[in-house]
Amino acid sequence: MPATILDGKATAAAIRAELTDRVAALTATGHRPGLGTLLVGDDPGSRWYVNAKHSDCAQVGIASIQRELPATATLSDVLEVVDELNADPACTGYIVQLPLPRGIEASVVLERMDPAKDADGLHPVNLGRLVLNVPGALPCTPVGIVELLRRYDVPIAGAEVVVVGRGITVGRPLGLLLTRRSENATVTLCHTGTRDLAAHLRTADIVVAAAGVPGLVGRDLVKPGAAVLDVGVSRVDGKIAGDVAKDVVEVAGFVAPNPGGVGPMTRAMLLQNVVLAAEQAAAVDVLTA
Ligand SMILES: Nc1nc(=O)c2c([nH]1)NC[C@@H]1CN(c3ccc(C(=O)N[C@@H](CCC(=O)O)C(=O)O)cc3)C=[N+]21
Repeated sequence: MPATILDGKATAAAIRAELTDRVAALTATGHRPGLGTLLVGDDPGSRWYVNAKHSDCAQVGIASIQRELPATATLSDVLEVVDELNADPACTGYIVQLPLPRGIEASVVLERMDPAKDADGLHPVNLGRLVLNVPGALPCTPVGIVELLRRYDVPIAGAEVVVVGRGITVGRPLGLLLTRRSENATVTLCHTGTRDLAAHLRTADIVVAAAGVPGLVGRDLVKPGAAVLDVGVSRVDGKIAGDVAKDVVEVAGFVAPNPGGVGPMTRAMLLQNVVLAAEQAAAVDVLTA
């Protein structure tokens, strides 16, 4: 029996529908959420992602604030826009699209953001809160992965999870999220220095491939019935290629394909972060009125 497809596109659409009512309630009390984006440079892929995020916002009633700078922008140009978004009351949450052009240090830019407006959950304060397991904005892709597994009833508690890739947006925070008591998975974080990746993969109940190496996870490396989520993004002949070989569906129990799996969930969790931040800001307003 081929794997059940973890359909991120359909799941994200369901989540957007759920968020629409919450956005309407906020808007009715004068707290309409607004997502800001800052795009630096003209990479067509980055532009596509940013445009997709704004069309998602339009669908659920979140206002859009779109800022752009040329690839020649300096760090101080970027910080100036960050300061403006921090100060703009219509912008309840925002993201700085990554990667930034060479020479502009992402960590310096992220550090300048107001953590209360950090829609990506990538501000050092929010990543610190994740480590400490106290409330804060959570990174969109890791939360999207957990949400996708939950909605398909893939067991997480007690599962052996192998994450391939230790990046700051996916692998490392995902390990932190899945090992919380509320998720209770056992996580092995593999990377380019892992001695025997195949041996780790073969034991996994859940595989999250976020290495950016096309075809890295082949069917011979997957335990029958395992859940395999493809988060790899590479471009091969102009098309998006994931880390997971197509024939993995023949042995896996669940497959989140790429495209159509985790990507749309990332965008849905971004909207969720914006709505949560706006709800928190509205609650503070009530308390201080
Ligand atoms: N500050 C920041 N936050 C991010 O969250 C962020 C970022 N920078 N830089 C780039 C990565 C990548 N990322 C994706 C979002 C959506 C899809 C997505 O929706 N993909 C669709 C369509 C893919 C296609 O057809 O091109 C899919 O997988 O079905 C993919 C990838 C967010 N990122």
